[in-house]
Amino acid sequence: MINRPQTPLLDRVSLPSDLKALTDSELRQLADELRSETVSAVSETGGHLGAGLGVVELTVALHAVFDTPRDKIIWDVGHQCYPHKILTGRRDRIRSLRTGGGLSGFTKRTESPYDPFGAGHSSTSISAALGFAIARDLGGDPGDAIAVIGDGAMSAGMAYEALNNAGDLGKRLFVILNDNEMSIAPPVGAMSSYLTRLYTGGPFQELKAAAKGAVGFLPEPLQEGARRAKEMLKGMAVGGTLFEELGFSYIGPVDGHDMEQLLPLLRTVKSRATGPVLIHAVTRKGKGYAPAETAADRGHATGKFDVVTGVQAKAKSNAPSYTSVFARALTDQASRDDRIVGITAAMPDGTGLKQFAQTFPRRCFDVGIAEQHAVTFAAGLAAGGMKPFCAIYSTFLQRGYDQVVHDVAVQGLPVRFAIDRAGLVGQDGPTHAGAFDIAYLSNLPGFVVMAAADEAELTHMVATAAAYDRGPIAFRFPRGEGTGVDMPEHGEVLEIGKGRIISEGQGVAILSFGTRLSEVSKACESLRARGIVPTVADARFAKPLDRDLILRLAADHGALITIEEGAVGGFGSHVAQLLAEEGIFDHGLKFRSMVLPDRFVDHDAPYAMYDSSALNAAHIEAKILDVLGIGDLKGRRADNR
Ligand SMILES: Cc1ncc(C[n+]2csc(CCOP(=O)(O)OP(=O)(O)O)c2C)c(N)n1
Ligand SMILES: CC(=O)[C@@H](O)[C@H](O)COP(=O)(O)O
Ligand SMILES: [Mg+2]
Repeated sequence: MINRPQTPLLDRVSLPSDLKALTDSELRQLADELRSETVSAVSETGGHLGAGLGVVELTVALHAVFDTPRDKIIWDVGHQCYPHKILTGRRDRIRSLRTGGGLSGFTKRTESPYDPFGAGHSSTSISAALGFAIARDLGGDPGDAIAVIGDGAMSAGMAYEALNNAGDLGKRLFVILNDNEMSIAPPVGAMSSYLTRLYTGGPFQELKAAAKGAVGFLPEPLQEGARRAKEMLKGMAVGGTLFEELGFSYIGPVDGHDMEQLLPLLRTVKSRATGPVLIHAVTRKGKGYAPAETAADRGHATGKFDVVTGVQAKAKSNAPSYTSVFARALTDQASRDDRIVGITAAMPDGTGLKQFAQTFPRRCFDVGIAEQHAVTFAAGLAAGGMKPFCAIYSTFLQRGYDQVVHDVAVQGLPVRFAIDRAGLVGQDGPTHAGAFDIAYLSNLPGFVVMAAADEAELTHMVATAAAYDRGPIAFRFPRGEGTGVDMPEHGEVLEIGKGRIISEGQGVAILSFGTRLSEVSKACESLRARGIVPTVADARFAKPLDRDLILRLAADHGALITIEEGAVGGFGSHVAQLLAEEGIFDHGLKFRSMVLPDRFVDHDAPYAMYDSSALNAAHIEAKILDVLGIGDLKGRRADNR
């Protein structure tokens, strides 16, 4: 029997409107219950824990004061929204978070009217909130717009583009800066130091005290306290902060866990504000749950865990993760080449660069959540004679695409892109899928694009990228663990644009790009019993294509199938283009391309996501039989579109 927390007040709340009947001290108690419920739910599902725990009081206070969903709360990144989901009619499904068919781990418009804007990537909230505010003023949806953005997310250029625009337009808009002095890793950059100075410097300490005092004076009901509320706003909005200079009324810093500060402050700004207001709330990531609060990452993301001990259930691993293989290979290359440097955009753990930095601290740069800058910074480093490895998740590199084109590709600069989380990533779902990089890089003149079929291949690709100096080069690899192949001690430099034959067969050839190769092998193993022996090849390169290999496979087989963990427009499309241009289709070659479906694949276990995308062994088997004219196998459709 699972031990669930006692939540008498929370049990009375179905929707945020129920909060209106609660007194301030009941709201305080509700926050405590909401925190326990969040811990309990995440202990069963795993997920992003620390960020949600840090905004429990803010969540209750915002829903108590504002009129959601008419007023719109826009959570930046969305990873802190679990308490919000519990309060907004989704408590009954909260223990399905991030599982197949269950709630998304982020805000999602199709999930609830209380999620006015979807997220997953950071630093979009102020722009979106401004859009809502302007739409309202132009006669669109009524209501206030409130962006809640973290200090980490405030390192991205987009947040400043939005502040700049909002400050200039001067329309009523609320930004809550949730400053917990943490990103995923400890925050970096001058802006982070600046925010810290705002609440550790002398005058602001006094302001903090004043804020507390002012809260004490605020009478109930509010209209009777209008004069004092105005004074409070005036007194707290001390000029000279960057935000003030940009046109915002800056209020803070306030203790983001103190309901006695938050509630009157939000009531006051709600009733008085006419222009853009930024409230600087100081919080603690992981607040109120010791194992999260004391963890190095403040419980940013966790597996399932025991609530009492905080001990996480760890799945047994059979092979090293691709990320760790990349980090080891990069460190190995860097030990022999002091021009190699590593760049991460706020993901030192996720990309393995933390491991690299342990050996080469001066050659590793965490630039914060700033993918655009990371790419152009790498371009500058390359132009200056260094060998930059820009380690970015496929999904986050999307944000730096113009920089990839304009600053790297057009100038032919040898930036090495280590593209982690390629393909479907599991619980984070469509916002984090690495679906498009093959397509968006392979169309760029002069780019070399590789995909590792296993961890040994990844080691070779790191070596190849280190040795290649003629232009940009990218290699992609998935989230999770490798296949357990024997690992070379050092990577070998691969010949650019050359694939490899894995096994010779006849009739049909499968040309795989990336880690679907293991599923291809499983499919071929199963077909062997029926006397069908396809040729299997690993393309290694989507650009430049191995023309000789492709044309030979086409000439020697009646059918050719490509497979990749990417959207249409990538490897298979380039192969089709080559075959068409060479007139191969005129001679009757049957060609099929297995790619991700033309839809965003919902979160689930990665295997299930590939199943729904028709890219697992059974689908490959069915596709081969189909192309050979033998028909479906066990009712399994080759195409799950
Ligand atoms: C564009 C982009 N880059 C990187 C990430 C990965 N990421 C998710 S949350 C996070 C840290 C956010 O820190 P902060 O905004 O301070 O929120 P906190 O978790 O501290 O509440 C990062 C780097 C992302 N979601 N989007
Ligand atoms: C919210 C966010 O963007 C990150 O925390 C992301 O979920 C990390 O993904 P990985 O677990 O694949 O590193
Ligand atoms: Mg933070």
